[in-house]
Amino acid sequence: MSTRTSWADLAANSAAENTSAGASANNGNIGTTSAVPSRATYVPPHLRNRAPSSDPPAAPVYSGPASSNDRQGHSGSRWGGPRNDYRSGYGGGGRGGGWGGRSGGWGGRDREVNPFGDDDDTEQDFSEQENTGINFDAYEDIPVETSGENVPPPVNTFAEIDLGEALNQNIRRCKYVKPTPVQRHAIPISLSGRDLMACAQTGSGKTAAFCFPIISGIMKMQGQCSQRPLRGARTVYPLALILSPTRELSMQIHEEARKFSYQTGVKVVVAYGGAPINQQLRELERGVDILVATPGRLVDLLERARVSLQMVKYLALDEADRMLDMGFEPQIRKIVEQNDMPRPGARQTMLFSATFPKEIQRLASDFLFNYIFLAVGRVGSSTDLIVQRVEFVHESDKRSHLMDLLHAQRANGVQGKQALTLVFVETKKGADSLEHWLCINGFPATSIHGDRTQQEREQALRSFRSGNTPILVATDVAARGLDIPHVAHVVNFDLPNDIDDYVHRIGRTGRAGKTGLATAFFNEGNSSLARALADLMQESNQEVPAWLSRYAARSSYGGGRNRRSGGGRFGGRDFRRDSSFSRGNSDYYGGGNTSSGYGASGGYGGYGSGVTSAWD
Ligand SMILES: Nc1ncnc2c1ncn2[C@@H]1O[C@H](COP(=O)(O)OP(=O)(O)OP(=O)(O)O)[C@@H](O)[C@H]1O
Repeated sequence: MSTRTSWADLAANSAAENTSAGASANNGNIGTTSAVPSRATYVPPHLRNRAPSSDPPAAPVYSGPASSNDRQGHSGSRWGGPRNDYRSGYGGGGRGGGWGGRSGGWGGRDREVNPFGDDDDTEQDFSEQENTGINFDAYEDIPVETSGENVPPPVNTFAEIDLGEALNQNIRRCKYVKPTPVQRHAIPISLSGRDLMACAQTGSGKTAAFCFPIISGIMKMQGQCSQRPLRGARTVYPLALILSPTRELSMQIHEEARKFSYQTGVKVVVAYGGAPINQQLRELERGVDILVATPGRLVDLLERARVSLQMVKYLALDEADRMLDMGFEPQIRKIVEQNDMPRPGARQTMLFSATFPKEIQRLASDFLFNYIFLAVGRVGSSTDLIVQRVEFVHESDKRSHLMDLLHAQRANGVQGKQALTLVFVETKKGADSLEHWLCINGFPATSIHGDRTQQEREQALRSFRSGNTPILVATDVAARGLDIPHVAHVVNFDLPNDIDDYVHRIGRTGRAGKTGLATAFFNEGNSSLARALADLMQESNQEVPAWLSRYAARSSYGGGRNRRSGGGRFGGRDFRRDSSFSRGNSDYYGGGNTSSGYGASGGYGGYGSGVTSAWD
């Protein structure tokens, strides 16, 4: 593999990629594809064709998971039915008839696409799994706290957990040698059937923590031959629903879940907006056990009666605090409470995030039954793996300052190794404009935000991920959940208003035991964030500049921190422990179910016997 060291090369590469992708996949107005990529081929954001064609474009329609499967030559049914080699007790593929909505695709025994193959796509540079040698020891001495009744003990190894042989094999294929701290605690809790609200730092393996118990549980159900009801011939009945706030995150969870489910007989399908619904409907009709979705598209599918939630046994909300904040809450309530989904207690609910403001915890308790609260690391803290810097930069100096950072990065040789830089800005216009400015100045950049078409968003992400365009300018659409290896530097060109958003943004680096750098540009406009930012940095053992401390001392508590549980001591973060929440309101202890047993044990105010605390 050649190492690119020149910015000009990188810019040319990026331009070529943007151009050819646009020409082939977008039917766009890019016109010609230059054989010799040059800066001239860069298409500024304002000249791009933003309207997706109303006609079905030439193949590939879009580059989501389905089309990458198609690249393997598996057109149509891509699934070979369950294997019969589960560990005894797993039912051995008892997926007899009678599963409504399971028609098509399951009859044949054609081979399931191997998601571990190196055939993933053209993005070879960074695509290989690199989980060997990951320094998860970095997470070993972080505090872990659980609260709730009868908390199952954590495990130290995957071997201690009865996940099923096919899933264990996939864990080995992923090169996960041992569980991360959140996995050590969350997996046994979920396997024991308990509801869970889990808070763990960015990049610490939460996806697997909710996927493994779901997949394992469905594998066990496969032997039980229960019937899915027949509502409409084309209605499908997933057994698990995983909701996430962004399309790209849903795609990523789908990819991960597909890897974990390989040859388990568990089928995972994704549905998200901005992509053709017919393709997703076809995919659903081939059968679905786990549906990964964004809320908007799922509501659409429910309204069309193409999906029923009647059989859902597992509900997972990733980025749960975001899913329950003002923007999403009505949709989530509609999905969870106003459809045919089983009530709390009749389903298992798992909520995961790196941040969990107290009033969101309170809202979330409506969806839970007798749940366990798990916090790995301080709730809403950033990981110590990320070196955080804050620089005072006037608005008018931001661009030149960014250029200095990028030049310094190159001089340090970081870019020579194709390290990636993610630059967060406040607005979609701001993202377009900064991307344009970077490109005309010879910095290979692309952008992702809500005004770009889904094709453009996916293309931008692929190009960034592969290292072909090592600078990605993004709005908050890329702030949460995205797991992009080799992001060495996150720049908060515009700081967010809420400290939790900052935590998620910087969490795009320093993942899975690796270190990372986060630089924030601060000026008078960010005063309201000063105190929360200074506190967060201090908590994460970062050097807080004296000028920021002065700002912090002057400012009131803004930036979302005032929404938090306050109190510095780790462990007091389960909102049920706050007497103002617990007094006289037993609802919170049972997720709205008065028979939870918490009331009988005298409530939660006194840290009853169900409260455990451990420092791992
Ligand atoms: N047990 C493990 N061993 C090695 N690597 C792991 C393990 N579990 C997860 N990983 C890897 O760690 C990375 C981060 O995991 P994941 O994306 O699930 O983090 P997260 O906690 O959900 O982060 P975020 O809060 O940003 O959503 C992924 O690349 C994943 O493959």
